[in-house]
Amino acid sequence: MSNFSRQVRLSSTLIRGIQYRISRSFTTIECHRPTILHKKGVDILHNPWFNKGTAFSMTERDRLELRGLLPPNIMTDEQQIERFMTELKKLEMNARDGPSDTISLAKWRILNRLHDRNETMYYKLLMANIKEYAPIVYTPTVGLVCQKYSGLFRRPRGMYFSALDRGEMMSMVYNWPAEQVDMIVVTDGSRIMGLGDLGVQGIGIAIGKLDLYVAAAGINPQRVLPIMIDVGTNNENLLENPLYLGLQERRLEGEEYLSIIDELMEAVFNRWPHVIVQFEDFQSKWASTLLHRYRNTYRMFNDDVQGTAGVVVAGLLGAVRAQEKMMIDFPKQNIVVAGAGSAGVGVVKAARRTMARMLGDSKAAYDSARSQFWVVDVDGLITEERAGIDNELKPFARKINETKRRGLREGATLVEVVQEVKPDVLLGLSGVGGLFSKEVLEAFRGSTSTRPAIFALSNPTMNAECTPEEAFSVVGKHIIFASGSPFQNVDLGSGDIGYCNQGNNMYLFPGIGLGTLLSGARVISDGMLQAAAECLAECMKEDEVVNGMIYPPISRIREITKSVAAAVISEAIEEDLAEGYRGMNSRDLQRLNKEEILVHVENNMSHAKDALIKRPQLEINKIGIRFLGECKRR
Ligand SMILES: NC(=O)c1ccc[n+]([C@@H]2O[C@H](COP(=O)([O-])OP(=O)(O)OC[C@H]3O[C@@H](n4cnc5c(N)ncnc54)[C@H](O)[C@@H]3O)[C@@H](O)[C@H]2O)c1
Ligand SMILES: O=C(O)C[C@H](O)C(=O)O
Ligand SMILES: [Mg+2]
Repeated sequence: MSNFSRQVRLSSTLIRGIQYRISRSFTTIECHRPTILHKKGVDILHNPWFNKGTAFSMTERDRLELRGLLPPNIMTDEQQIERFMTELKKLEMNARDGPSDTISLAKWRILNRLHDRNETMYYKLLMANIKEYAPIVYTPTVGLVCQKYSGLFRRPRGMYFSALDRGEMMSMVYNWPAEQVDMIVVTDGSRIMGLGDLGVQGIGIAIGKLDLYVAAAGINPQRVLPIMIDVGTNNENLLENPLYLGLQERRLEGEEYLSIIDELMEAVFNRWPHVIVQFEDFQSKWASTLLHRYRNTYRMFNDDVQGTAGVVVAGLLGAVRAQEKMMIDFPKQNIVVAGAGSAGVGVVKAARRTMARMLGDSKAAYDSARSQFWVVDVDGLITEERAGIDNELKPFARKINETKRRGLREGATLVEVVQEVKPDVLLGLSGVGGLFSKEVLEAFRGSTSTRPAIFALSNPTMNAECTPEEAFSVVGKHIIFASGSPFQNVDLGSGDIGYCNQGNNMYLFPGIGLGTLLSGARVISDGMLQAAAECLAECMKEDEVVNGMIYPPISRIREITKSVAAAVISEAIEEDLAEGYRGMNSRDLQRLNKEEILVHVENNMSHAKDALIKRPQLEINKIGIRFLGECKRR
């Protein structure tokens, strides 16, 4: 064995588990192969993946021909972050009297520039300060970013497929530099949060979701891919704006639309057979069609339909516990849902299924569970009289005799329904800011529950159905409150605090993705999604729930994601779907007990974390010069 090979072996053993880059490709965590760096000098400084800025040591500066290209004072990662945060805080102080949107956007710009020049530092900062920066890189600021994207655009991130690329996608996917991609988030920009059709500008939401995959699930940032599928827009402002970056034509419809999405799915799974595709913010008319079209063939899920459903079911179970009732009492809860789009329908279906399972899973159980829901959309209460009702909503349309008996009717207003039903839960997924008006909240005061729950889940902040202040002040101190976007807790006086939960699908999608990836399941079953939701519900401790906390604080998102991923894997094994991945085949997985599955998940999360945080240093410090030398010889 040559000295060189021996050295490679030694380095590989020493830094087992750390991912290396080979040539220009990115390899999997389990192959402990060394990296060959083809870059040096300014090329390294201009590559966000390798760049460590002022943190390059003197030896590295010599080896990588960086000497003289950086200021002489060498910083640790921590000092770099401190310097960055000090500047960010100064900006906050100086702008504190300005509009909060302006400050958030300024922060987003600064973070985005960091992302563009030093990925390691960007993700390290995000992981260590998730509570502070998630509202900037994710909800709610990401909504604003999408709205202003054509003006904010500086550097592309992710891939863009458009109607102009028909017939080309199979080869286009090879333009992406990563050999392996674990997670794709794709959107067509047709319903970005509650902001409507934002066309190509919706790519921001895919980027924000994938930032959480890295920060919360430890997915390697080199293996995530945001995708925008631009099939036009029906947003008049964008169609007329000369600076708009997307296709300025009306959205494709029908078979034309479907054939483009089909082509994209075929292309990405052809190149990356292990990838998981998360569909995000598709308008409801396509969300459920696409889910049914692909879910039995591809490893995919729809976050707004399935992720949201799981998070809401977990929150509803939490609300039952907060009433100091048993979980088994869940099927007795009366729930008024405002919003019957992709999210609302996903929620009522999953909540009904959960109730029915508690009641014995029979047809009678499903029938009985159905009657707990009162669904109101833009046209009011949905009953059997509703014309053209969607098949998925049909079971939730109230029967005529039921509505008559209660003095209600097809199209009854939300206030009328709340007044009559006196529900335990009032749940908003309407996208309409302020929908839970004073009148609606006053009607909800009539709830028969000891702890009525309000879920104002529409995003971003301005689209929330009500604020926590409004909810606590009108309905009372005793309520449970959750919103999709983050709000501050409310000071209720006399030392009482109104806790504001963030009910957002961010508590599930990273764990669903990670668990599916590590299980190697070919599809994502209802059982895997149910296991994820139940796991999230179980993450809340009794004393937390009694204090009105039904969702964990975002600072716990990594730990929650680990448990959710483990629950997803266990269920995949149980259902015989787990084919294994990353050095674990299906038989290896089957041998693991619950504790070992958790360790397996944790190891993979921290591999990615180590890869992210230590990788450039290890590669460059320990083996960089040899491999650079090797490159030179070629
Ligand atoms: N918190 C979360 O994790 C989460 C997850 C998914 C979606 N959401 C939010 O939920 C909202 C809706 O998403 P979607 O995908 O279901 O949208 P959608 O467009 O598919 O559905 C909106 C629904 O709201 C109904 N609606 C509109 N105006 C109404 C009114 N005045 N009264 C009652 N209902 C009304 C519509 O008829 C439709 O049924 C968005 O704001 C989105 O940001 C939040
Ligand atoms: O984006 C979010 O914060 C949650 C959800 O996916 C939404 O569409 O609002
Ligand atoms: Mg969404």
